[in-house]
Amino acid sequence: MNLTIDVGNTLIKLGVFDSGKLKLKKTCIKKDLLHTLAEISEALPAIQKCIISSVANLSGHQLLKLEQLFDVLILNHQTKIPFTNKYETPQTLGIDRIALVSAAAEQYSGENVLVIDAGTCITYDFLNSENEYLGGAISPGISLRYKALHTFTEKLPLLEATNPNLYIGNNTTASIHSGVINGVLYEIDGYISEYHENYHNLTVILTGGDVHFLRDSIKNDIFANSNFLLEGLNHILEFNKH
Ligand SMILES: Nc1ncnc2c1ncn2[C@@H]1O[C@H](COP(=O)(O)OP(=O)(O)O)[C@@H](O)[C@H]1O
Ligand SMILES: CC(C)(COP(=O)(O)O)[C@@H](O)C(=O)NCCC(=O)O
Ligand SMILES: [K+]
Repeated sequence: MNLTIDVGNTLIKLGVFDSGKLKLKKTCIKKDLLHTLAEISEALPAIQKCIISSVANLSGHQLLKLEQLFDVLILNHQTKIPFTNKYETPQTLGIDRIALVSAAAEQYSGENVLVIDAGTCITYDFLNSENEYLGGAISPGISLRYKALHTFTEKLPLLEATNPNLYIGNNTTASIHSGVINGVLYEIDGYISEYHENYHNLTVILTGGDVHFLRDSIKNDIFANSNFLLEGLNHILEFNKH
């Protein structure tokens, strides 16, 4: 049994895999990590190996505790990965993006794959049919857009993400919801269309904390998979056992 841990800028996601199948998934905030780890190791004592990817910093104490509980692989830019990385600055590529592209390489080998992760940021990652990672894009996520409108203006309120009924917002609230949510949807559909024009047989994966919010409103065909990053981490862990 493997424990996979994805430390994002907002939430930590933890998944336990047994023979490639996700058996348990938990989500927590950074300060609850040790408590959540204790719960998992008590419930599933058969876990031996653990892989962690982090784009945010954990404390030395948290890492030490993790290493006391499990045999830990900390994903970094030197770790063996199942694709060719053609990013111009591979040493600055987000560790989470490495995990997402590894899932694409493992599950959609020989295909052109665009992975869209809607979390704190929205990341776009493209793996071509030759198993080469070319890069993608980083834009502000839904929550970040609402917060930015409120923080950097005098008059705009902070709103909870809500699906707009119309693209023409006829008051302040409706205008913000349309600007944020429809803006994200137009952005995502725009990127997918651009990739489709340039690459045939394109598979598009949508993942991240906002996947449920977006999946039904995207016009293009996509596969929604909330566990894609954790699956990628599990692939990397297995890949590094040999
Ligand atoms: N319980 C929650 N707490 C915080 N954010 C949530 C929650 N449920 C959904 N979200 C949304 O999910 C996003 C975080 O998604 P996630 O993929 O976990 O991000 P990250 O990997 O960057 O931490 C938030 O920006 C927010 O829009
Ligand atoms: C773009 C990110 C902040 C996304 O983080 P997330 O939304 O998953 O919390 C992360 O992948 C990162 O720190 N990237 C480094 C820069 C790069 O990928 O080129
Ligand atoms: K992301």
